[in-house]
Amino acid sequence: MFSKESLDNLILSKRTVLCVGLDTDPAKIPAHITGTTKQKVMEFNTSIIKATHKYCVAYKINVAFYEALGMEGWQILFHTAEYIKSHYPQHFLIADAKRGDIGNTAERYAKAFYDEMPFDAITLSPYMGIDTVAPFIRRGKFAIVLALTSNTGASDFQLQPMDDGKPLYQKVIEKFSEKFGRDEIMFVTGATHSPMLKSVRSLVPDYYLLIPGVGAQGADYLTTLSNALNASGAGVLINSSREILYASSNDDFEEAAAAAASKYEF
Ligand SMILES: O=C(O)c1cc(=O)[nH]c(=O)n1[C@@H]1O[C@H](COP(=O)(O)O)[C@@H](O)[C@H]1O
Repeated sequence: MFSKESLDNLILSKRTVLCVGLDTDPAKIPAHITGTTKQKVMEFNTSIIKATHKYCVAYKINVAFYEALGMEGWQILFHTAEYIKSHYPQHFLIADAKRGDIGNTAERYAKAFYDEMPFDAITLSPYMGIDTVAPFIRRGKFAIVLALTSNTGASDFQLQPMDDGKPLYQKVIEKFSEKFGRDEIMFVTGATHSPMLKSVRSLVPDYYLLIPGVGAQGADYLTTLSNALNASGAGVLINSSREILYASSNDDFEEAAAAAASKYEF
C-alpha cells in the first residue's frame, strides 16, 4: 500500500528518486549468463535487482519486453514482479503497460496487474477519456497517466494548442487532476522537455511525476531533478533503464549497474 506521503518518506530516507526500468532485452544480456531465454532473463533481472535495490525506490517493468518473448515472457513478468515484492516489498512497483480502454476492458486490465500480479501502479494512455482510468483507482495504488512523453512525437498531439491556447498535455493534466487525487494518480512527463517540466510542476505541485528521458535518452539528471522536485523535496520518480541495465556487457555488469544507479543519490 503506497500513498503520496509514504513515497515522499521513502525518497527522503533513501535520498534517491531513482526508478530502475527493467526493459530486459535477451540480446543484450552478458554472454556469461547461459541457459534458456527464461533462465537468462530471470538471472539477469534478479542480479540487476540485487545490485540496484539500495540505490532506488522503485522498479518499472516495461511489459513490451516480456510480451515480446511469447508465453514464457508472461511467466518471466510474473516471476520478476513476485521476486521484487517478496524480497523488496518497500519498493514501488510499476507496470509500464500504457493501457487505456473502455470501462469493462479496463477492469480486466486492473485485475491482471493489481490482483493476478502484485503491481502498485500502471501507466495509462489518457486519450480514451477519464472514464477509462477510473477502474485503476484503488486505495494504495496509482494510475500513471501519460501527459507529456519524452519522444519527439510528443509535438504531434500533446504539445498542440487547444481552442483556448493551452497545449493538449496541459488539458490532460488539468482534467485528470480535477477528477483524481494525489494519492490516486501520477503524471508521466519526459525529462527531454526540460523547459516544460517546471510548468508541469507548478500545475500540479502535489502530484507525483514519473519522469523518463535521462540516461540513454540524454536528458540531464540534475536539471530534471531541480525542475521537478516538489516543496517537500520529493514528488518525483526518475526512471532510467538501458543506462543501468547495460552499463557493462561483461561479468562486472552488476557492479557497473550499481555504480550507474548510485549516481542518482542526492
Ligand atoms: O511511460 C514510460 O515509462 C515512458 C514514457 C515516456 O514518455 N518515455 C519513455 O521513455 N517511457 C519509458 O521509459 C523507459 C525509458 O528507457 P531508457 O531510455 O532506456 O531509460 C522505457 O521503458 C520507455 O518505454
